[in-house]
Amino acid sequence: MDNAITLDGLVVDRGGRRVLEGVSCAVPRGTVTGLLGPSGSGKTTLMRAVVGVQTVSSGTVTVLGRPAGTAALRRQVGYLTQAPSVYADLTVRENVRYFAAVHGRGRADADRAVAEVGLTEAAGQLASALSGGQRSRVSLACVLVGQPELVVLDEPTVGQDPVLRADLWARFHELAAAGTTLLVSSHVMDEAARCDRLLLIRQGRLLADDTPDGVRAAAGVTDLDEAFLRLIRATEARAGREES
Ligand SMILES: Nc1ncnc2c1ncn2[C@@H]1O[C@H](COP(=O)(O)OP(=O)(O)OP(=O)(O)O)[C@@H](O)[C@H]1O
Repeated sequence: MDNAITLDGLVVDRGGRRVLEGVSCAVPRGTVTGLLGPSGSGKTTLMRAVVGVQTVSSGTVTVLGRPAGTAALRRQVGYLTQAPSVYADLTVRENVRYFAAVHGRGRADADRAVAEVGLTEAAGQLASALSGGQRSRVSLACVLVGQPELVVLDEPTVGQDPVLRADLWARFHELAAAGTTLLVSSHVMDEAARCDRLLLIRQGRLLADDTPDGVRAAAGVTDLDEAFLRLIRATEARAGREES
């Protein structure tokens, strides 16, 4: 299978603590892959390593066939951080048109990206006058307007209303169907069910790398939340046996 991302034995230390403990996995091209795990499990750190902004202690991260962070990848990889990065003194439309221009896209592309995140009606408003959820969507539009081959989204739907969340997930799948690869973090299990594949991470270790159905089958339950719990318990029981 053609992979957009391959991690091999990725170890990351932050603030003198090991936060990724040798993660190996792959993200196939043209999929929506969910990165799921509780707060502090290492999702953002893993994404930072994929984008190439995280110092790694050992292991390799290969993105679109090149080492993560390579200059050639800059225009091919889009990254939405948890903190929206928009210009407060520009309108929604101006923000997205600016990022469109940076990526060699036109005004029509910018307006389409604004519509895709449900902000057409707010297009003329200054970013400083938006709610946090709206600002986050402007940031998302700024990422998508560049039409990157790989889109890395850190909790893109936090604080969004359910209808909008459903629309955004539908858009993610349209992009994947057109060949884009999306790595999307979340700690909400109902979003996990919407993914083609799941990476389940806890305390810096990968617990599962499978489809949602594969995760359910491995745990022997239909509810993904319960499946995740069972995988955690099984992993802890195994670790306990190895220690004794
Ligand atoms: N700048 C930093 N310096 C030192 N340690 C950090 C730093 N940022 C995060 N960490 C630690 O790294 C670990 C993993 O954090 P990370 O942000 O990757 O988790 P996460 O799964 O994305 O959490 P959340 O869902 O809350 O965003 C945590 O223990 C956190 O305290």
